Amino acid sequence: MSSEGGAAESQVDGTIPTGPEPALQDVEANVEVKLADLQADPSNPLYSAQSFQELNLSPELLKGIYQMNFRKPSKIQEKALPLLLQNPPTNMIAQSQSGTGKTAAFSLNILSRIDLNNISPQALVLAPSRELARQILGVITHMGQFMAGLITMPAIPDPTKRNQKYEAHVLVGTPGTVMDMIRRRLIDPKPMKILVLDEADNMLDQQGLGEQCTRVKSMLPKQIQTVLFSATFPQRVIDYANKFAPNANVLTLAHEELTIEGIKQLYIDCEGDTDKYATLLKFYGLMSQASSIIFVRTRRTALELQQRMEAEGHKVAQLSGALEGPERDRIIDQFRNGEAKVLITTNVLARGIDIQSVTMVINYDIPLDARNQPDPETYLHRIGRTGRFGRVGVALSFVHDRASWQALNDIATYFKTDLHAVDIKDWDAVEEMVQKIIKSSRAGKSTKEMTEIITG
Ligand SMILES: Nc1ncnc2c1ncn2[C@@H]1O[C@H](COP(=O)(O)OP(=O)(O)OP(=O)(O)O)[C@@H](O)[C@H]1O
Repeated sequence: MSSEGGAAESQVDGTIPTGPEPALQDVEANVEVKLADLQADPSNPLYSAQSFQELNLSPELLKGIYQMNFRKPSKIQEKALPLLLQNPPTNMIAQSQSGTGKTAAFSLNILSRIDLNNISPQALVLAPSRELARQILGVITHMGQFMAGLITMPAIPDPTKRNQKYEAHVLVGTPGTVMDMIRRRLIDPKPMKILVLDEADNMLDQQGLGEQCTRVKSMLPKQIQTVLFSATFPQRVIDYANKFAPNANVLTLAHEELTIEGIKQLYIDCEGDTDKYATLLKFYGLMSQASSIIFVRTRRTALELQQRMEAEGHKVAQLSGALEGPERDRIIDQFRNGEAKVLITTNVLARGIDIQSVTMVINYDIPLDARNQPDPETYLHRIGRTGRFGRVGVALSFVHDRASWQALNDIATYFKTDLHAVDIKDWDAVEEMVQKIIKSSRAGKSTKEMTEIITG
């Protein structure tokens, strides 16, 4: 997202000690050249035939977009915006690959529809985690910076603001808090014109969240424009999504189309739990060169892994739902600005988090759903924390027994994707490969060149 824009990224990139590096402005220029190529390729999800000017946006919004360094819309932005902006407003269910700019698509619709003369909540965005809600709020605020008088507010748990009234044009929050605030009459639901569920499949699928979203919606005006966005819409939630957002314009993708070419998917066959940990330690040196996220199954594993790694002198941060809100904010902000380079976390951060410097994602535990079955959607969202908007990244999954191998295999089959095995017996070769990927990612190399690096 925007707060991660050029400056923050350059700063993080500038600290990667991987041998002789191109100058910073060259790195940025390389990334831009590569992006221009990708956006000119009709088969790429970042492609568009039109410019932002042709999308009928206000001059203030165009200024905001260009300030964020956006040159051309992505495919989802180009397709979704005209449908979202038409009058009378129509509901939308839209799907697009991770890191392809869905946030901007729904934010531009919101900002185009706000009446600035009326300081009351007119648009509500719901997200599954406080981190994502804060991030989306940052994008909307950044994008709307030239709209004089625009007020945006977070609606996430905050004990210091328990009785504040939500006097703002746009609210971004988590469903439980929003529900609570509407009930306590701190949020006035009547002026609401737009409801967006980001990560909508997750929001509607999870028992608790789904109920809360439905309740919130039932307290909002009947005629509200309902907008559902996600990279994944598994069949089991489609019916409910259609009820939640009736008569919607629908933009969906087949699941074979969902993987991003720039994310190189690798796996390592470990010989049990001990070997898995030893392998992780081997990767540690490579992981901290850019920024990396290690995903584990439970809060407990996250904490244990952090304690174990720290006891051995490694510097890692850890974030899970077990921590209090302010602590979570502090940790994600440190990771965002590059102060912390390795973050251990659970599925709480699997979705939506946009930090362009993340070059490696490790699935320390293969994602399983509540019934212990392989969870392809979560896998896709987790690996999508790297390879944002045309960048290149590595996703590394650890398997350590038959069950985890089978689960990963099922996930790969579901997406019709090939995973490349990494043989860590030849550590020098692995190290060289990962170094090359990190370096090439910064130099804006093409995905074809990256594939050659991996397949030797
Ligand atoms: N048109 C554009 N030109 C350049 N960069 C863009 C454009 N649109 C979005 N971006 C950038 O792309 C990155 C990814 O965008 P965003 O977070 O909205 O992805 P997403 O599709 O919501 O991904 P996810 O499914 O993981 O939530 C952000 O850093 C954003 O600033």
